[in-house]
Amino acid sequence: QLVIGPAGSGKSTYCSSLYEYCLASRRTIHVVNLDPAAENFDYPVAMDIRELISLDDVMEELGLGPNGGLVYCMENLEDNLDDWLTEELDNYLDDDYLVFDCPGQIELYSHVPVLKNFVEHLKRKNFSVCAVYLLDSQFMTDVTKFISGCMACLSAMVQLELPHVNILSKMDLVTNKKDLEDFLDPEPTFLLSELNQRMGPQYAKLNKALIELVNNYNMVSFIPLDLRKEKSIQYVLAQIDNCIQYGEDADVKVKDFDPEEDEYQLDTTTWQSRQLGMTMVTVLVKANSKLDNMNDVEAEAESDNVEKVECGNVEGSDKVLEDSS
Ligand SMILES: Nc1nc2c(ncn2[C@@H]2O[C@H](COP(=O)(O)OP(=O)(O)OP(=O)(O)O)[C@@H](O)[C@H]2O)c(=O)[nH]1
Repeated sequence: QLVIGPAGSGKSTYCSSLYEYCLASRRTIHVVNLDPAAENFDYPVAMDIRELISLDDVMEELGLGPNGGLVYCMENLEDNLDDWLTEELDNYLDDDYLVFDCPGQIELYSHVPVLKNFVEHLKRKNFSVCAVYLLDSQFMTDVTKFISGCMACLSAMVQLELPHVNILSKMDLVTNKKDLEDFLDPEPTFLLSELNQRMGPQYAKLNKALIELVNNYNMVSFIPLDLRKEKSIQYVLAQIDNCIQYGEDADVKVKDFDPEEDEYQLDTTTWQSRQLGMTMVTVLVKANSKLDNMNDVEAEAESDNVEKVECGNVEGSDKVLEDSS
């Protein structure tokens, strides 16, 4: 997992909660710090970019500011992909699961090619990589912020060319979940009329184009994550596992697969079989189903959860399967 997203969106907190969750479910993950400015960690740091270069040193020695210093550090990482990173990665085996906690500077996901080259390096080392993009739910207060969040997310998707799971973080802070429903399962006509109301008439054409982009390609959808709830973490992790087809070679254990006790796993397995051969998968579920997931709604709702599966291949992502089963 490459955990990315704007500063303060909750990436490090997500990494430490995921670590705790995996520890409790006896699954091993290794969390890597890729932020040269990070100081405190709530997870054991498996690899640390600061062993290569730290922001403090760069700012002091080169007289750079925090943003320029950060870009310098990341470019230094890029220069050391074949040396430092390769040596560090050699400590891990084929099945090892690494989670990279990235810095929050948005330019790293939009136009600076460092992370793209980092990902290419991981792929050359045979890692299956999934980008996990976190967006703060507190940010989603109106349609303009929704669209700008989508565009930031989309630019990371286009730049990194990776399977993406987009997460709406800090759901524990959302008091009225209904306020978010419009953005979890966006209705294009609603979005357009809201956008037109908030912006001057000269933007009408642009608004229409933006909504069409979000709607036609269904590329950006967000899964709400409430770190207080184990099921919520489990759900997000299952989506990511599906994206990278993690564990597809593992033998199915009968005790792990009791549909009556655990319909959630049945659902996940169904997904895995549907997604074979796809390189980019976005799962869209009904907004209320996502919120239900947050509220630990019973698994029978899950059979109705799946509204659409959008799947794209390397050439494009224009095939939408309506799935009513
Ligand atoms: N209530 C709540 N607070 C959260 C959650 N996740 C993160 N926070 C808080 O949000 C702030 C930022 O969280 P971080 O995990 O440091 O965010 P980050 O994306 O790693 O930040 P940068 O490293 O600066 O990019 C901290 O004060 C966290 O305690 C969450 O799920 N719920």
